[in-house]
Amino acid sequence: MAHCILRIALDTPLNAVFDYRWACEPGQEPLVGQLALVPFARREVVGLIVAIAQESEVAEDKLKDALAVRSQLAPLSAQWLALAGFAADYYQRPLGEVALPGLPKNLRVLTTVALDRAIKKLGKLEAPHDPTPAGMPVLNPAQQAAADCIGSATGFQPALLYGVTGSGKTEVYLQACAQVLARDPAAQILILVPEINLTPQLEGNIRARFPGLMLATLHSSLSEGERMLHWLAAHEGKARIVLGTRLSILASLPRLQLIVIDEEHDPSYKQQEGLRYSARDLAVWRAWQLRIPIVLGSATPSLESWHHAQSGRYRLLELRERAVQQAVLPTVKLIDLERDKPRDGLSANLLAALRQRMARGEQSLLFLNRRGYAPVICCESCGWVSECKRCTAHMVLHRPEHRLRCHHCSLELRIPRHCPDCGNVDLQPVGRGTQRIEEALQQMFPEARILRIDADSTRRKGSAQQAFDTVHRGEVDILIGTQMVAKGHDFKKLTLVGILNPDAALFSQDYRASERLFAQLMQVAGRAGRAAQKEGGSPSEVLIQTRYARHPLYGAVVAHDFDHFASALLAERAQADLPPYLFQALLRAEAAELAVALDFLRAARACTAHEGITVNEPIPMSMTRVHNVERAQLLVESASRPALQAFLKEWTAALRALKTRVKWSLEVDPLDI
Ligand SMILES: Nc1ncnc2c1ncn2[C@@H]1O[C@H](COP(=O)(O)OP(=O)(O)OP(=O)(O)O)[C@@H](O)[C@H]1O
Ligand SMILES: [Zn+2]
Repeated sequence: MAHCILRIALDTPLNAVFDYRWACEPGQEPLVGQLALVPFARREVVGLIVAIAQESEVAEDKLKDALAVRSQLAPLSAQWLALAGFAADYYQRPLGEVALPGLPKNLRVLTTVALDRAIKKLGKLEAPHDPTPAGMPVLNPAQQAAADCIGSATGFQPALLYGVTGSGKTEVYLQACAQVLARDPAAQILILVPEINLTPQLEGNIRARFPGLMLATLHSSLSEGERMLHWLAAHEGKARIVLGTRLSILASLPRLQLIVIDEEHDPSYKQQEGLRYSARDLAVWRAWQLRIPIVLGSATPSLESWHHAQSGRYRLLELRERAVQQAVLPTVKLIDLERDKPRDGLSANLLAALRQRMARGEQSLLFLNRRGYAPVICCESCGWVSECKRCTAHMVLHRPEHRLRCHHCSLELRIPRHCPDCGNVDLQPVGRGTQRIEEALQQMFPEARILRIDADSTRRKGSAQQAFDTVHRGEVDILIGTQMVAKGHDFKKLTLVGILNPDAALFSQDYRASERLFAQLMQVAGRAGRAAQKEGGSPSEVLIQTRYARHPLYGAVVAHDFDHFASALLAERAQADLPPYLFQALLRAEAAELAVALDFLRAARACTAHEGITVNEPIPMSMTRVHNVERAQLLVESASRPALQAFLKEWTAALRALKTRVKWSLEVDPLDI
């Protein structure tokens, strides 16, 4: 029997592939892209075959045998391997750490029971492939033009679909999909949404539109069994439309012909731990690699995408009006809190507007991006405040749960009866979270049906969906929510949006804060007035409570003026030499003592110098301590992406050689600095 050498990528931080010997049975040669079970560091693990060779540089007596090759699974394609390879290179991680975690867990376990079961189950599932769409509504001319442009594109053609909230972007995606499917009956389409909570609504729309096609969803709340089955359906080309959150960008899709990124501006497309990738950016690369069209849709595009659209790199498709006839963008008004002094956080103007909606049987939404009852409690006599003993953060009061909670390390404490420092019994909540607003509303509107949607109220699996369904059925008068309710949802009966406490972000040190705040306000405002306005009725309203009513950002929201605001921000960024005109990477270090983390970063800074690359001074992170770990960071910048990439490659190799006990990580294109 002939032996061959399998070169295998493993999920380890070691930046290498590993050689294993394999006895090839004639006619059953292993293939690149297949998975293999191998011994590694006294364990058995599953790895990915990335090459097959005849010889190895490893000494014969050191070479171990692979234990099995998963030949029942069709190999991952060369394109998929190239995608994983690109992500590994770009984000400076070993290939195995990118490729393997992207696969369903059940593929990476020692036994193949789950895989065999999924293959069998999928084999029995009939895969319908009738791409005929059902019940296509007539598009308005702007929608039609956009759908045609996307649907008829061939080759790599990135388009930015810039459509105001409620302009019917979903319908444009669906009709573009129909065109692609009509042209290529075996085509697969990948549709990405930023949040799990947005999948059911879109899933329903897609299923209704393409009843003859198999749809697979991929997101983190699937069971492992479901995830395996859905992944396999995509891998085998049976699932023709794959709808998922950011992780689905690494799905295996052998017949991929179109990628749709909905709400492309959303920060959730960025993975914030482990491999810190941007699913949006990888999607654009994937489309380029496959020479297929991609559409990025948003009412508030990211400045990066907007910049590309302005420079002509992306084609700009615009929807300026709401899709439903007689539905108009809401009137946005600022409530000056210096004049209209709020009661329990709610101004008289906002209360009057809520009362009016109640009387008319319409829904209202109050948006406050802060969960819990109050962000902190304090002692009135000695000034003690509830601080987390493990983090540079306050413990948040959660009154209904009778707890203080740290939102960063999850520490939970009972609410103290008296001040731990001076014994005073008068501890006061300071500031307001969604729970406190809910309580105030219940007292002021005892007859109202009030629902709070935030991470606390939706911990149980399926409860978020239930809550959204209740709103859609019209069984809620006043909805209170965090950013969970702000994006994407098509609430039909909502005519008032109140925005409670947005000012803090105006003065953030993060240069992206205003871009984000603007997007968030436009998005949440866009939940109002999505249905046709009633005959003789008044337009829907958005009321923003602020102490800075003259701030230009609010002026732009009032005017619904994304274009000018974005252009102004871009001009500022160009002048200040910031992204998208500059490329960045962030090296983070974590240690038990801050000095140790900073020392490591200083050593990292010293260990290489490069032309055209600015390596800044290390500084403590703004939230320095989390869960008793001290954190510091160092920002690297360059005007050239290739130069930065070349530098990072050398630098990470040098950093690995430093052999420190400090935990460090590198983030390319960081969003939070
Ligand atoms: N051509 C059309 N004729 C009538 N109604 C339409 C048409 N296109 C879309 N709609 C309706 O318009 C509403 C808004 O559409 P959709 O939710 O796709 O907006 P959107 O652009 O995604 O908005 P957002 O950015 O706020 O998520 C939906 O109720 C949809 O059914
Ligand atoms: Zn904490």
